[in-house]
Amino acid sequence: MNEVILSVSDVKAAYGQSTVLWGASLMARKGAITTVMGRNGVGKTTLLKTIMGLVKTTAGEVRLNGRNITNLQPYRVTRAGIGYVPQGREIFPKLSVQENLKMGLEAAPGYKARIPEEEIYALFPVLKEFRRRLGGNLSGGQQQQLAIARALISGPSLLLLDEPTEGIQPSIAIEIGNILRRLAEEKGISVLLVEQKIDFARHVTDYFYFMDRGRMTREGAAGVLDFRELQEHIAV
Ligand SMILES: Nc1ncnc2c1ncn2[C@@H]1O[C@H](COP(=O)(O)OP(=O)(O)OP(=O)(O)O)[C@@H](O)[C@H]1O
Repeated sequence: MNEVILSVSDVKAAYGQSTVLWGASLMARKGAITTVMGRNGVGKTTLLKTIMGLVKTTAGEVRLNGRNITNLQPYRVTRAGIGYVPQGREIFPKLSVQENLKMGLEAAPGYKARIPEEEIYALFPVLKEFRRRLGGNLSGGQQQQLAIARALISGPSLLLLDEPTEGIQPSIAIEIGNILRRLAEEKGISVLLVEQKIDFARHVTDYFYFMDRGRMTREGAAGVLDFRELQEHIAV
């Protein structure tokens, strides 16, 4: 099995008095797609935000390539090598595609580096075609591609994605899934995905975790899990 890129160990987190993560643990491996599934509200988004330093942990540890990154400021987490594609994409609607991509550079380790345009546009040809179009005028699928491209600008070793297929038609979701597989297989980028759609998740995932009430309850390689049995567990 590939080396571990990310390890999350017994992480707890709360919003005020309300604890949401009750000792969540997982690992993500190099060049693999790891997916966390679970019902609404079990803490999947909070887990990603905790890894990014956007929500502070009250216990536990997050390590990237062996380095302790627990509770670092988000821009430092980005510079350490994690790209984040948040739920809802958070594209700047009044900025062009090119300008949106530039925003990703601010977090790059060599700040003011040039956008690796050829590489990005080879992965996302539609962004090249629409590079002067406003972010707000793109379709949902195109915005999702832009959000992934923006997160790649900083050259991450790990990409976190929060429900990238939400509100996107199935054929475009398959395209996005294919891009994620290429990133993992051709570029060795590790992916940690939070997803509700089981068909999409099965299409792209190497290793699954199932989350309930703030901790992982099941895990396994994609090929060995019995999804019929798990369906009920993860139904929205
Ligand atoms: N900023 C916040 N302040 C207070 N409570 C919050 C905040 N964000 C999330 N919560 C609560 O924390 C719990 C976990 O939310 P979270 O978004 O992490 O779950 P999720 O599994 O990602 O769900 P979903 O699939 O709906 O996004 C929920 O009960 C939610 O209401």
